[in-house]
Amino acid sequence: MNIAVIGTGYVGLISGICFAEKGNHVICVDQDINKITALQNLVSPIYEPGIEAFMERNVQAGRLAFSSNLIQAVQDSELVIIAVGTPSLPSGEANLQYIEQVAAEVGRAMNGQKIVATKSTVPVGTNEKIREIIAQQTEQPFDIVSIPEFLREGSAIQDTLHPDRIVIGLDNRELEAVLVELHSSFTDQIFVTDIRSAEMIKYASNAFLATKISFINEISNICEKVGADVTEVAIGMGKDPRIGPSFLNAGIGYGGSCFPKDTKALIQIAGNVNYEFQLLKSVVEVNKAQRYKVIEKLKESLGQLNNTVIGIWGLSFKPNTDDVREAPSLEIVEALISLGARLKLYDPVAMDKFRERFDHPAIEWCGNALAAAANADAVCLLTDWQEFKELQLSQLIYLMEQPILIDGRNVYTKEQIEGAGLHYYSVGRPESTPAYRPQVRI
Ligand SMILES: NC(=O)C1=CN([C@@H]2O[C@H](COP(=O)(O)OP(=O)(O)OC[C@H]3O[C@@H](n4cnc5c(N)ncnc54)[C@H](O)[C@@H]3O)[C@@H](O)[C@H]2O)C=CC1
Ligand SMILES: O=C(O)[C@H]1O[C@H](OP(=O)(O)OP(=O)(O)OC[C@H]2O[C@@H](n3ccc(=O)[nH]c3=O)[C@H](O)[C@@H]2O)[C@H](O)[C@@H](O)[C@@H]1O
Repeated sequence: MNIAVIGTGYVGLISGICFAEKGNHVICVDQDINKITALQNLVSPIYEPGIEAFMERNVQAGRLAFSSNLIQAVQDSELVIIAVGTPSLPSGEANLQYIEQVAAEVGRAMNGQKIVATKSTVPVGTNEKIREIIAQQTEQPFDIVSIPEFLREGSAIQDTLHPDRIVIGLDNRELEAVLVELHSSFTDQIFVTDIRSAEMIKYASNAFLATKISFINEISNICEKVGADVTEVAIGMGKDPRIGPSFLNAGIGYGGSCFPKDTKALIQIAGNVNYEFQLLKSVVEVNKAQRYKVIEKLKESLGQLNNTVIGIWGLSFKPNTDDVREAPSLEIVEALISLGARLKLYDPVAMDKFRERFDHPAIEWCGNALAAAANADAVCLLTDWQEFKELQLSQLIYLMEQPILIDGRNVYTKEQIEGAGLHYYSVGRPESTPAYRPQVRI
């Protein structure tokens, strides 16, 4: 199929590459000329393991191209995929200005029958609005479908090539066969539903995952007070298939471009129909408070933070990405500076993106994890990058002013900590070894 993808952020670029990988002809469009120039030179504007090899292979095979000419791309395609951003407005509501602008441009470009699919995360009813906007611009026949995206940053290509499920929302049953056929090389788990339900599935899924994280973070806070170990609790809970083991890692709360934005948007979607989504409001509040637990632990171990030197390991909102949108690190770094601390920051890939958003004379930018720990009064691990897991922690006592390690992601095992001579604080795990720990695993 000939496909135009509008927007080359994570979703547009990865889905464009993956549709090309499956033999379709794809043209990815963006209004950002710098992004298009970089992509035409096979340089990815996003950090995603393996992405450039995939891009190169498909461009060389003539299946993938990049352009800033939306009109041409739409006219050459049967399927137009909208994948532009839907960031939060100050109210929390989704900002639909990019969606609406693209819908109007697509409408003006139409030269024949098209399917217009939305992959951006949009509030219920938005696809119907897109239909109206396009219809105002053209007499050409077209259909609207909702195909929400479930990829995760850091594993985006594999998530797209091997998804758990694909959801297709449509109101013209004649499209079902063609869209199922298009997606059948990715998975046979294709769920076809109506458009409004498809739009809601996306928000409900993200809100549910965010709820799981806030739930385990609250359990971790109780574990700290009663002497239980949240990692053991999560393993035990996850053995129940009704609960499942994933998204039960306690830490410093969720961040990123989607969970914070989509939870707030769903609260607003509910509010607009006079429904107060109390549970989700609590999920958001718990998440905000969880970020500050790191600072509480620093205060507990150092007393006050004025004039202390704190090393920070990890700035991206999760590993394997350079994305710092809504990263817990941003809030934690700003709070520590306001408390008078001097900071030594290190992240394997996200330092440039972090610096574009926040810089301060109290920050020293470091070339590796050990440099960030050198002469520090404490180190806080904020992102669970693999390279931090592999560090020899015993080196820290020789480097640091005070050997205090606050592990915000429960990265280290008891075995790694034992003998390293550190004052080690993690999330929801006892500071001392419990008297009895069963070794039997099921
Ligand atoms: N980032 C992620 O992991 C996921 C994002 N989503 C959703 O997908 C949507 C897109 O997210 P991202 O890819 O992160 O967005 P992004 O904000 O990184 O990229 C959007 C791109 O659209 C381009 N754009 C905006 N207006 C345009 C126009 N009129 N014409 C051409 N290009 C235009 C921008 O220049 C930008 O490059 C959002 O609704 C998001 O919630 C869904 C699943 C995963
Ligand atoms: O709509 C979206 O944009 C995407 O949002 C998330 O993907 P992503 O934000 O890339 O990352 P996740 O792996 O879900 O992690 C989100 C945050 O939760 C945190 N997290 C995750 C899991 C966990 O157990 N504990 C935890 O604190 C991570 O550290 C990270 O800050 C969803 O997992 C995707 O399915 C969805 O498509």
